[in-house]
Amino acid sequence: MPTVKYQKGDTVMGRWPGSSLYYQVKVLGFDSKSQLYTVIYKDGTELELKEQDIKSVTGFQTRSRSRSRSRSPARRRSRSRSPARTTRRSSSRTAAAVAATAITESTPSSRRDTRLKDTVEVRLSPVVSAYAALSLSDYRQGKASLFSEAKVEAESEKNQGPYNLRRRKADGDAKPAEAKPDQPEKKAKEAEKLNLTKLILLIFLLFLVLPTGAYFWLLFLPAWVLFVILQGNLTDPSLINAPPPLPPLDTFWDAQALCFVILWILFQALLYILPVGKLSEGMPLRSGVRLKYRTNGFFAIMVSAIVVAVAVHQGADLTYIHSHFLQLATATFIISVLLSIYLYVRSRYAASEELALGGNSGNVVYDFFKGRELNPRIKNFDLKFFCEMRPGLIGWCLINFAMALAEMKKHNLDAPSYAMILVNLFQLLYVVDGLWNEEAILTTMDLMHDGFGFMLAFGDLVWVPFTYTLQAYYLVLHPNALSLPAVIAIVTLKLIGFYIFRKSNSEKNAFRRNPSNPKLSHLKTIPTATGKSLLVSGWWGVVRHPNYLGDLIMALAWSLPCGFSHLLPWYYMIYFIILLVHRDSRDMSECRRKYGSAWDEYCRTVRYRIIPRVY
Ligand SMILES: NC(=O)C1=CN([C@@H]2O[C@H](COP(=O)(O)OP(=O)(O)OC[C@H]3O[C@@H](n4cnc5c(N)ncnc54)[C@H](OP(=O)(O)O)[C@@H]3O)[C@@H](O)[C@H]2O)C=CC1
Ligand SMILES: CC(C)CCC[C@@H](C)[C@H]1CC=C2C3=C(CC[C@@]21C)[C@@]1(C)CC[C@H](O)C(C)(C)[C@@H]1CC3
Repeated sequence: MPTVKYQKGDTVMGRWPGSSLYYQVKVLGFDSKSQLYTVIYKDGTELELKEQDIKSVTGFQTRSRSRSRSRSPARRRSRSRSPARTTRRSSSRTAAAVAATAITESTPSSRRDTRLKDTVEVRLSPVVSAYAALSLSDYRQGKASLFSEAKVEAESEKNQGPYNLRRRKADGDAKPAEAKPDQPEKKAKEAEKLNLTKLILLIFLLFLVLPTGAYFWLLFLPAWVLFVILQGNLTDPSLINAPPPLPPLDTFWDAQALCFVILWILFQALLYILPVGKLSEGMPLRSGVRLKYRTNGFFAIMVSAIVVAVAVHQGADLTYIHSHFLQLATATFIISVLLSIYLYVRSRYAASEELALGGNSGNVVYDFFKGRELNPRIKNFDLKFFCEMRPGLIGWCLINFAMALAEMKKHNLDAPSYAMILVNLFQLLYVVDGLWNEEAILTTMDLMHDGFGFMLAFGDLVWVPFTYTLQAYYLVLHPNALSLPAVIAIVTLKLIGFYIFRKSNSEKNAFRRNPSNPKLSHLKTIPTATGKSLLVSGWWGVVRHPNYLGDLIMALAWSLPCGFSHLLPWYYMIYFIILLVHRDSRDMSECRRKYGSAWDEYCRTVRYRIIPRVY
């Protein structure tokens, strides 16, 4: 019988995931099946740790004492209180103070985790000395508990400029965020509102999160794609009526459509592997490794556009895409299923540190759906990155263009309608922007945290090209005339959305890549125990997901050109609200788990999630 080394209630040192920092934690239990200990950190964060990530407290005592006597916490404190500090320095130093509450596994810097350097040391010059400045006994006496010191300092420094949580004037509130005492009734009302939202979310999440929900989604998602495609071909489509009768089975299949899809994917794969464009580094993995990605998406869409233009010039009839939409979708669906099976099988042989957190429930269907492996690669060919950024995304523009040609053919037009032009240009801008800033995708949730399984494979290859194109598909059979003022209003809305979306995504990406970036030095930040900081001003101080806000405004501008006669072209807007609300709540709990009380502080400072003063 294997013995359990640490018992419930034991106080031990637990490694913070992905770093070599150790914090004092209490053991809450041990799961013999997963061989993981559940531990709780001083700030209340619960995590599951492997035995090798846990050390006894005594082992640390001797090591840290020898390093700690050189400087007292008081000295460190006085040194750091220089009035000349800038915000960046201040937040860095505060982060250093937080980091100082942790103890590195090994003293010599040569043995220190290189990833830690990326996240803490490189940008926080005082960290190394701060490590040495704090003794374990100080730490254990609570003089510098995991988060409290950062908090005390934040509190004392409020209104002094550095690490100042005072809201900006532009936010319309000059009082410090935490200085506003909430009224009890207001609190009760808020709690009630929160409970209702939580209940609705819970019902929705039950389907998505429970292993049994995966069965539902596996059947529902392809059925939904089929449903909307069939609806789009009706004169009076409806999202709420009973589905139209299924066409005979053989109408789904077209060998030529399958060949076209395979050719398209191979063509995109070829462009992806060409040694053109930048090799970008992904975020550090749990092992500390940073994968490299060929970010030549803009090059890929340019070459694709030239090839398509030449093909059309040579007489290729792209309206085939409109007339064989169902068959092309079926062919792509088959490929996504085969790919998902391959991904699941190979994940069975993957090492545990290569697996995503969350896709390893042991339930085959659930794991197949969610995806197990974080970054499945064939040599340097990253399957998740490729599928997310290339065939489906560029295919989306190709299909939209084909729909514009189909509209002209169907209605004998010399040029596409205004509505069709707007939809095409708006979505083209969205895709081209995504590919131009391809590196930014490396700091998104899908790339950093999610496993690659059916959900994303199907999402990338089928869902994106065959449902995100519904507005253009709809307009072929359902033209909608637009007045010039309407065009101007819609274009303005799109540009506002795009500006918010791009600015906020770039701000976060630039900050994550280089927290000391001088261009961002005016932004206020909150340090967290992981060494990473959170932005609390700029776009990320307006709402907690400003990028979702911009994206939703753009989605509105995509549907408006189609008018209000039917719900079908509004499908994307409805779906997107659900998707982003769900992603936001998933991200909130993930960040709460990662950042503990620092995250709570962020949420107190930035109170709304996506829409200021509404949600
Ligand atoms: N068209 C479509 O179908 C879809 C589009 N999107 C778009 O893709 C983009 C990426 O979205 P998504 O990956 O969901 O989410 P985000 O790009 O918002 O990434 C969330 C992560 O950002 C980091 N973060 C959160 N708050 C802060 C902060 N205050 N300061 C610094 N870092 C912070 C956290 O990661 P950490 O701290 O670990 O770095 C968090 O996990 C968005 O613009 C979204 O609108 C998304 C889904 C679908
Ligand atoms: C099938 C499910 C119900 C949902 C699957 C979700 C996926 C389709 C989306 C998850 C995140 C995505 C992103 C983009 C496309 C849709 C998916 C894959 C994105 C590549 C679109 C272009 C943007 O500029 C972006 C910011 C790069 C997007 C990143 C997230």
